[in-house]
Amino acid sequence: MKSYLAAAIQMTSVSNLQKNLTQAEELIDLAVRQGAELIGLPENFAFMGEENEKMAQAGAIAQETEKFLKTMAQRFQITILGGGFPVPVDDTSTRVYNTALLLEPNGQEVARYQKVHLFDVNVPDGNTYRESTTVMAGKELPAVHFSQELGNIALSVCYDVRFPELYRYMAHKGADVIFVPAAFTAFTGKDHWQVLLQARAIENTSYVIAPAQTGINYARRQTHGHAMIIDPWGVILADAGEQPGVAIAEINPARLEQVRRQMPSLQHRVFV
Ligand SMILES: O=C(O)CNC(=O)[C@H](CS)NC(=O)CCC(=O)C(=O)O
Repeated sequence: MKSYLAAAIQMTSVSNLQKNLTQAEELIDLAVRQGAELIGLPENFAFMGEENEKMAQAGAIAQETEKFLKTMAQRFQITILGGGFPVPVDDTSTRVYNTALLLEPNGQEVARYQKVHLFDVNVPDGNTYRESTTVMAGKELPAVHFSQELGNIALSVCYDVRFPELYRYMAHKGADVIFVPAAFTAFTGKDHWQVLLQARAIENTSYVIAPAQTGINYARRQTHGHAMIIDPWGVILADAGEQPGVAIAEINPARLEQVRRQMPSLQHRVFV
């Protein structure tokens, strides 16, 4: 594993696939110009809108988005994580998997994760979320992708961050860098987002890269922003604030090794 720069992209996706892919491409370009080699896009980067609109276009969103990710990986010679986007369960199904994909610079897909924990929550701000009406829950733990150059990379999506057992599993598999692409609500985000991400980084002594949605996406949907990169000690290395942009920081194997020496908690696990 080498030292390199990673980027967590922050965007305001809307209910227009082409607009979103254009915005994503501009931000990827910006991150690459600053030297990023590992780049993450947030949950719903390709489409964020009403559920019925999303479902009507799900097949096209899935196809176009996979093609887009491959093009970006190859053109910019980067490893890229496509946050969560809808992929129909099968040809006849009326449901999708909320899917995160990791591709390497040659355009090959190296990891695919289907969001396991669905956001079916009545948020105290009056918004009701029933992700399970359109999304099929994934049933598999995420594969951890071993990269000789970039370290062991693990995938999760948004609401998953509230389920530490998923991250414990990743740590067990040797994760060095954990992705948490999200579209966190503004209401829950202000109190929970940063704390949860720091906890996952600290308890697993791993880097956390958290791309995010920000601003007003559609109707009454407002997202929290603060895409960030956190080091294995829990220090916030970069925070994108509230505007679309990128959070960039160094992923450093010497720092990983140092923190794991200073705080060997993973080695002291008793029950898992
Ligand atoms: O609703 C939308 O249009 C976009 N949001 C999403 O797609 C997903 C599922 S509804 N959002 C979350 O998981 C938020 C979790 C969260 O905010 C928390 O855990 O507090």
